[in-house]
Amino acid sequence: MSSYSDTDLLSHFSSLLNVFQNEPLQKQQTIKAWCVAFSGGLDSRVLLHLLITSTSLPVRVIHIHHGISDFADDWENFCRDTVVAYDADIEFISKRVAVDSSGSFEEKARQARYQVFEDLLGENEVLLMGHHLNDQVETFFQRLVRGAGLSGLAGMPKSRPLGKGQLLRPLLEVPRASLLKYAQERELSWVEDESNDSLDYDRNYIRHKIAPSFLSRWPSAFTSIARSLSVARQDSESLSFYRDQWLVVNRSLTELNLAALGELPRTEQLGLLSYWVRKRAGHSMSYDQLTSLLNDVVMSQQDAQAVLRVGAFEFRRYQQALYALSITDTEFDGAWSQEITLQPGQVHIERLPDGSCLRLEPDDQGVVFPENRCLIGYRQGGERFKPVGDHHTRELKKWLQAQGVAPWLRSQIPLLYCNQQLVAVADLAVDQAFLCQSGQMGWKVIWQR
Ligand SMILES: Nc1ncnc2c1ncn2[C@@H]1O[C@H](COP(=O)(O)OP(=O)(O)OP(=O)(O)O)[C@@H](O)[C@H]1O
Repeated sequence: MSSYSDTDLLSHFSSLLNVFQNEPLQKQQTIKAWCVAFSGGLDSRVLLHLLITSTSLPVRVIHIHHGISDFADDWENFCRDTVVAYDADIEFISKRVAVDSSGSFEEKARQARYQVFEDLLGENEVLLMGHHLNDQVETFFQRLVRGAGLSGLAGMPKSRPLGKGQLLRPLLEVPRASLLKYAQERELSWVEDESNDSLDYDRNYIRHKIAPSFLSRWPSAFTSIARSLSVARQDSESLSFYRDQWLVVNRSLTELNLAALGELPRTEQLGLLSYWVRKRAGHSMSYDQLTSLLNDVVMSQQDAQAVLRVGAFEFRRYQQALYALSITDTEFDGAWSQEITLQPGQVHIERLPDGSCLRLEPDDQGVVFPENRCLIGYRQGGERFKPVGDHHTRELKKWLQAQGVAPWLRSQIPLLYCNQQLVAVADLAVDQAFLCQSGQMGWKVIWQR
């Protein structure tokens, strides 16, 4: 493993900051402040020192108090004292997060931490984190034994957008030994997390048992593994780029065009399904679940009503589209809603000068939108209306069928009734008797799906 001398590390770090600082950010703006994610451990302690030695920009230091360890208060105090001792104008922020101790609280703590960072990061601010080469390789081993795919195995990115700002990991190519040497030579102090020694945690097991045997056989294994991970990351990002484009062309996130999917080779069908599910449901499917989605739902007869339930999602086919529905969506019972008033929210109604708007007369008292006469509700059955551009009155059920609206979605479309007459089908159609003259002010249903 190639190591960094004290001065090498400092110049590697400064030039990285410089490159990053001069690279255009998302909107070609310059960096306003650096933020440091400071746990008090060795890595972020060295990171903080390197930053303060290298920059003239404002620095904010963020510590997350998880409250899990008995020493959490001591760590917080250590971090505050370290920052104060710099005698510079550095802002110190400590945030407490509540992490319940059930299940994988390591992962929950991690998620809570990133959420705070995301919330705190302002525009043109960059959050620096202390991940180093060993972290990168340990994460790889951890994910390998869990059976991750390419995007999971690909290394952590050196930078990526985070909230309104960016995240940067400037030490990602630096071995931990170099950080230790730097800290010792500068006589920096840091806190040791007592849980780092426990072999109960996978990461510690890899660090203490797997990594040393690897390095004794192949001393530069970590550097070459990291190189492979960065190539894997590039490939995975480029694949995501093309898959995103495919998804944009072939409809939205909630439905997938099966005719277009059918034209692809089977391996790419599986790849795209896996990618789409991850984006839609926020987590991955196992290989067995994916093949079942492809074989039993995607390839099912059009009228088979096949359903696959995974986690909080149901995957269903209707005609040439595959739908991912969050289960709370589908559990709606379709009952008539007595008094869903016309308030902002999922459905709201705006007054606009637009020929496609609704003409709804003021009531006797001159109240323009009398809630007692207009209601938003859901389909009960038997509704009829005369859509704009149509010569006949239509049954809503048949109209929805003709529009290709999937059966389980039909009971979830908000309908606007005025004096018990169906006036608008969400923002999809209005009854022509209620249409405004062009240029007149009218009402428009806005449906935030
Ligand atoms: N409680 C925390 N508060 C602020 N930042 C944190 C916290 N925990 C981790 N980080 C940030 O995440 C990086 C990686 O964290 P990880 O959990 O891998 O290691 P760590 O053992 O906490 O790191 P360190 O040695 O810096 O303490 C840290 O270097 C630091 O920048």
